[in-house]
Amino acid sequence: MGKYTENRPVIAMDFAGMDEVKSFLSKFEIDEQLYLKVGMELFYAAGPDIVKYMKSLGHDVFLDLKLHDIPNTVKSAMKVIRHLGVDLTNVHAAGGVEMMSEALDGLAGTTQLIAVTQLTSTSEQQMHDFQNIQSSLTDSVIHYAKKTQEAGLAGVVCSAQEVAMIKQATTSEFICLTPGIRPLGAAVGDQKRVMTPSQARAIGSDFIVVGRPITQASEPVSAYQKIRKEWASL
Ligand SMILES: O=C(O)c1cc(=O)[nH]c(=O)n1[C@@H]1O[C@H](COP(=O)(O)O)[C@@H](O)[C@H]1O
Repeated sequence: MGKYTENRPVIAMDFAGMDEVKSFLSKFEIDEQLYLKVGMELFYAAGPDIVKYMKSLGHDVFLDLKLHDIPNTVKSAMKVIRHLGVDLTNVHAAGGVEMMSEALDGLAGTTQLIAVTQLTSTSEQQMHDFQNIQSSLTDSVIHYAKKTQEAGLAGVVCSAQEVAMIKQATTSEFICLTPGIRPLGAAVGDQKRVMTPSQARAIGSDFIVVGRPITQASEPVSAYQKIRKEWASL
């Protein structure tokens, strides 16, 4: 277990707006503190108010906007994000070391920052054909992880399949947040590099992000509790 290992699965709140969020959260006990991820769909629909609402209920928030632009623009955006009071946010490592360190500057120490390496929806074949990167996918992820560390960020977003090698190439404290988590038998959908919650824990992931297996379940609370138990049981 790493220094920053989080015992709650982070729930990807990929909903269309505030009403859907309220309806989902109302299913949980009022005092259950969750770790929620606000992604592009929800943030573009509901704006900063959605973050304020979640924080007012006592939840932790990962703002997943995957910034990727010129260094100055990303820094300016981070100066705005730092006032939202989120616990974690991200950029794309492909934006470069200068962009990542400017992002860090913009946050001024208020929020932990991590960088996406290769999306969990990308296969090695797609990376070769589309991005024209001819190394193995693992090598590409490790390359981005090292550059992310060089820029001074706290860690990366990767698939659980790469965690052991990233920790080896960086440090055991370098955060590996892993989406692409599927309990046995769950629909994989558009994800390509997947692992189960217990496999992710065993291999050293610090955070798992789980969306549809919870949000689309017929009983979301019991799906969440089951995944939480599997993730935290080792
Ligand atoms: O940064 C992310 O959170 C992210 C990175 C990545 O490589 N893959 C990935 O799936 N995600 C996010 O993690 C969530 C996964 O959702 P499910 O596939 O429904 O479990 C989505 O909200 C994605 O936007």
